[in-house]
This record gives sequence, structure tokens and C-alpha cells, in this order.
Amino acid sequence: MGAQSAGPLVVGVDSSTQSTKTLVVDAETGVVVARGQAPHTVSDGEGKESDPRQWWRALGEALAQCGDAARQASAVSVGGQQHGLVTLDAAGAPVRPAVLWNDVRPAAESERLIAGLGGAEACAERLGSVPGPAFTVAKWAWLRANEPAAAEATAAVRLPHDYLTERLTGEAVTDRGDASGTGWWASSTESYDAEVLARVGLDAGLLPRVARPGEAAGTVHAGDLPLPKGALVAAGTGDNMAAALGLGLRPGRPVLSLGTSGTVYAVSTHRPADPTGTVAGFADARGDWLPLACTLNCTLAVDRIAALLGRDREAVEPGGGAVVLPFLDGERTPNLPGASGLVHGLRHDTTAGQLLQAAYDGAVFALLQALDRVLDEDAAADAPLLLIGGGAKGTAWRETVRRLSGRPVVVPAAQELVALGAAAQAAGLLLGEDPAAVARRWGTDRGARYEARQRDTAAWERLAATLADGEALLRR
Ligand SMILES: Nc1ncnc2c1ncn2[C@@H]1O[C@H](COP(=O)(O)OP(=O)(O)O)[C@@H](O)[C@H]1O
Ligand SMILES: O=C(CO)[C@@H](O)[C@H](O)COP(=O)(O)O
Repeated sequence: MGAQSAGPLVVGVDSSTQSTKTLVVDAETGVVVARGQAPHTVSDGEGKESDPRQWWRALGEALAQCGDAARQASAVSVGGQQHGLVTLDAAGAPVRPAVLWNDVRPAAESERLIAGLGGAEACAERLGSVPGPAFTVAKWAWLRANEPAAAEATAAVRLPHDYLTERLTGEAVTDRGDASGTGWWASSTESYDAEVLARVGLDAGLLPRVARPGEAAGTVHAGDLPLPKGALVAAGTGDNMAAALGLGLRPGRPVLSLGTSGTVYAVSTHRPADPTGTVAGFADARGDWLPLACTLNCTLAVDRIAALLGRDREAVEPGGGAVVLPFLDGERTPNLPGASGLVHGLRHDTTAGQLLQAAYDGAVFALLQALDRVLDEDAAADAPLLLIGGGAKGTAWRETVRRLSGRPVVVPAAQELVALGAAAQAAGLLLGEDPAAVARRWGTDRGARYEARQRDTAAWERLAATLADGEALLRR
């Protein structure tokens, strides 16, 4: 904190599942002059819900930690966890807690919707994605079926980042990146899909307008945050799209993000349409695409298994033949919403450290299995993986990715890439520049490079066989 700045200041916000992070950044140089972070809570049990009001409170707390720097900002932008269903009443207050991306309760509604739209292939061609339980459309259908009074009382439907942008500006605005994770925005037409909306009984009038890339959402009108009134507010975007901006990502460069969710993605110039549903055909926050696969069980699942074993998260040991599929919350990639964790291959001589390593392997395997589908002709086969998210700070995570991918890995020195990407979007708006070009000027993708290691094909094959043989259990 407290670094000198030369240019105007911008604020980038990352409102993710576990916390809100804010960065105040020099728009010219990319120097981070102040940072803040405040936690959120997510409900325990079958569902995953958060009260949107705590995101607003956390935003205020994180900005307050930035001190005077935030009060001097000329522009702001919000990146947020994707897909969450925020339902507001006529006064703009939440009707109920938001249903989050990792809530698998809408599995049956998702299946019905996909069938009604002509099956997975037709969905992928039309929408860009097969709308699994993560997608907002499935969550809305679940709400209507299970809490009709709450659906009836809803006067506005928002995504997490739109909710915050609207409280900042008073404007109901989203962007194509986050909209592409709803399931009611079709990538084939780049607009809301009237048939999908009709199928789930959602009035398009309840949705925000979709800003064009580079367009402003408005200006700060809220008086209860330490931000200057009148500062420009960019449209914001989903957290993965924001991280892509934050890295100044060029087409074909693969990213692996280890956070509450695990994600693998790359910017593409081709509109994705994966009929298997493994790859979501998201739009990016500019004019391109962001094919992406996402797992529900990443850092939290492995940390939970480390805690069960009574070990530090770095206390892994090599060897042994145990396999852990750490699907504690059900899983999205592979699509096994009802799954729980599965352990196979335990022997008398299996150590706790080997079991922990097997949990890392299982989490990384699920992501890497999807990587080949994510990458298209824009991608070089030996391109290094950019490793980001909280887990990228961990040696065990990094070494597992190297061992199972056989690819070089680059860990950018810049850590909060979602918030940096939001800051780049704000700077782009302020300076009239492409936000990805801003991030490249800031040099955000520079970091330590780890050369390719020989791929551990034996571990990979054990994992693949356990996943195939365990299918009946995992589908239960
Ligand atoms: N030094 C570290 N080593 C390994 N993992 C870490 C480290 N610091 C944080 N993490 C992991 O990062 C996760 C949070 O990642 P983050 O990307 O900030 O989450 P989110 O996806 O909610 O934004 C935590 O669950 C924790 O397991
Ligand atoms: O659902 C997805 C991507 O489709 C997740 O990546 C969410 O966007 C949550 O992100 P984090 O809180 O893990 O950053």
C-alpha cells in the first residue's frame, strides 16, 4: 500500500465466492497503490447461497482498507462470480439469498430444459453452451418450481456483478461475458433468447440491458461507499472474463485458475459450441469468446481433505497407488451433480501424504481432462499454462499441474488477476483504450516460468480408470 502513482487511479473489484478483493491501480503504469479484502459467507448443506447485501458490505469494507486512494479513483469496474441468481423486489432488495454457481440443486430443471430445447447439441449450437445446473436459467427454473412465491415477488433478476454495478450507478446493466453464463443469452444471436425465457417463464423486462464492450454502465451515484461520486463505472463482467482481461490474454494461451472453482480457458476467435457440455461457450468481455470448463471442487475440497488428514496443505508425499476423486460438492466437470468424494486403491502402506497428493491429482485431472476440448486451432500444443487463483501460490498445486499436464507453467507475479482485469476495464474506459492492451502495457502476465516435466501417465491412467469404473457410484 501507499506506492507512488503517476497517472489517474482506477479501482478494480473481484466479488468472488469467498471474498471481495479491491485494488486501486495507477491507470498508466498498472502499479497497485492500495488493496483491500473482506470475506463472504456461503450457506452450508445441500444448497449454496449468499446474501447479496453482504457483497455490498464487503465491497465497502475492502474499499475502506484502500484508504484515500479509493476516494481519488476516476473509474471503477466490478468483476463477479458468474451465474449466481440474484432476485430483487420492486424496491431493489433481495427477495431471498442468491443461488450461487456451485449449487447443484437445479440438476433436474437443467435436464428438462435441455431436452425441451431439442437436446445438448441443439443447445450448444444455439446458446453456445449446454445449460447445466450452474447456469442461471436452471436456477431460475428451480426457484419457480420450489419457491413459487419468491419467483412471483421478483421484479428484477441480476447476476452478482450486475447487482453491485446497479447499486453503484443506479443503472440495470450487464455485459456479454457474464450474460453468456445465464443460459438465456444466445451466443448465436448475441442477444436474450425469447424462447428460452418463455420456457422458464421469465419476462425479459426483468433483465438488465447488455452493454457493448467498452461501453460505460454509468457513474458512481451511491453515497455510502468510499468512492468519489461521479466516477466512471465500466460495465464489469464475470470473474473469469475479468481475469482474461487482467492477463491481456491473446487467443490460444491456456489459463488454469485454482480458486473456489477450478477453471481452464482460453480466448478464442471462434464461437464455441461443444455438444458434450464440457466446455461452456462463454463470450469474453471484448468481442471474442472464452471457451471454459469449470470444476466445483478445487481448493476448498483439497483443503478439506488436508484438514481431515490433519495435514498442512503442502504436506504431500509421492508414490502409492491411491486415487481420490474429490467431488465433495457434486461435480460439474465431469457432469456428476449428485456425486460425492470417492477414494480407491488404499493399502496398508498408503500414507496420509500420498492420500493428500491423490486429492490434488484428482482435482487437477478433472480440469486437465477438459483442456483439450477448451483449446482450438488458435492454440499451440506446447503453449505454457498460465496458472492463477489462490491455489497458484501453492507448491503442491503447481507441481501437480506440471506433473499431470507435461506442459511448461507460468505463474504471473500479479496475484489478483480478476480485480486487475476489472481495473484494466476501468482504465480502458477512462483512457479510451482496449482493456486487454492496457493489461499488456501493465505486464500482468509476467512471472516465474517452470519448464515442462515428464507427464505422469501412470497416475493419469489410474484416475481415468477409477472415474470410468466408479461411474455408477458417482451418478448415484
Ligand atoms: N499459499 C497458498 N497455497 C495454496 N493455496 C492457497 C494459498 N493461499 C490461498 N490458497 C487457496 O486459495 C483459495 C482461494 O482462492 P481465490 O482464487 O482467492 O478464491 P475465489 O475463487 O473465491 O476468488 C483458498 O480456498 C485456498 O485454498
Ligand atoms: O461458475 C464458474 C465459471 O463458469 C466459476 O468460475 C464462478 O465464476 C466462481 O468463481 P470463483 O469464485 O471461484 O472465482
